[in-house]
Amino acid sequence: MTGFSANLGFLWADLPLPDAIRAAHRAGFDAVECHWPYDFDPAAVKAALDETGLAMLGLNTNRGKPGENGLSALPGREVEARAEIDRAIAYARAIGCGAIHVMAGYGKGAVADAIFIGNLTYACQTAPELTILIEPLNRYDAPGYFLAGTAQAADLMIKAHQPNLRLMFDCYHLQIMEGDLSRRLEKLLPLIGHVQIAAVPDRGPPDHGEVDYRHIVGVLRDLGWDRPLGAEYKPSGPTDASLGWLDLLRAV
Ligand SMILES: O=C(O)[C@@H](O)C(=O)CO
Ligand SMILES: [Mg+2]
Repeated sequence: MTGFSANLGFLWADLPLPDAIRAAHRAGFDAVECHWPYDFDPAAVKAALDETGLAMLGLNTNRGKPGENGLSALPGREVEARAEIDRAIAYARAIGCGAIHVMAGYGKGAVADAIFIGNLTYACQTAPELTILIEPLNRYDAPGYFLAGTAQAADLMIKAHQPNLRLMFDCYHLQIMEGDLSRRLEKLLPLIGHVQIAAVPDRGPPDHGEVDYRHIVGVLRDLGWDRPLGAEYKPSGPTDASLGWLDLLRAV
């Protein structure tokens, strides 16, 4: 049966992270993931993970100054970018989290490409035991974000050539940018480190909109994908009232 990971950047985002972990456990999630946990004491987060038995699958590098969306593809910001990578690695190690999404920021062109590859290589080699993720974001939510498609991500991965560098396949962003999700999942499977889901286009629970996630869950299962899918959607009210999709997708 397919498992699901609650993305606590969006689900139970009103609660302190340790309590959000407990809420995800009560709701029956199989794992959790987050965006930016840094305001919370890693010991308290680890205690909640240990208490519930849930794994924290991933966290993000910090985004930088207000209005920025990551630093790792930005010329002249390498020192800060690597400090944020170091901070993410230390936090991930402290709580036993397995993956870090290194956020690129609003760069472009060959210079950004080379800088991003350098910073990704740094992250991969500094923490060879962790998976380092890169995630294409859609042009509506993040106009100008450096990484905007799977071909670009695959090209970066070939150039960086690091065994622990993987693609975050966020079905929400990639349906908007590229579509053809079933064939794309099949083709990119060896590159994928984590899969996320949300309704398109409203980023609500994955039970409506233009993607039928019953089909996508079946495709992933048939491909042999056995890791929890990240529920990274924005509930329109209390998270506990938004979870009807969980039984629907578990039944696939
Ligand atoms: O899809 C997203 O927005 C997230 O996965 C993320 O990490 C960047 O904000
Ligand atoms: Mg995502």
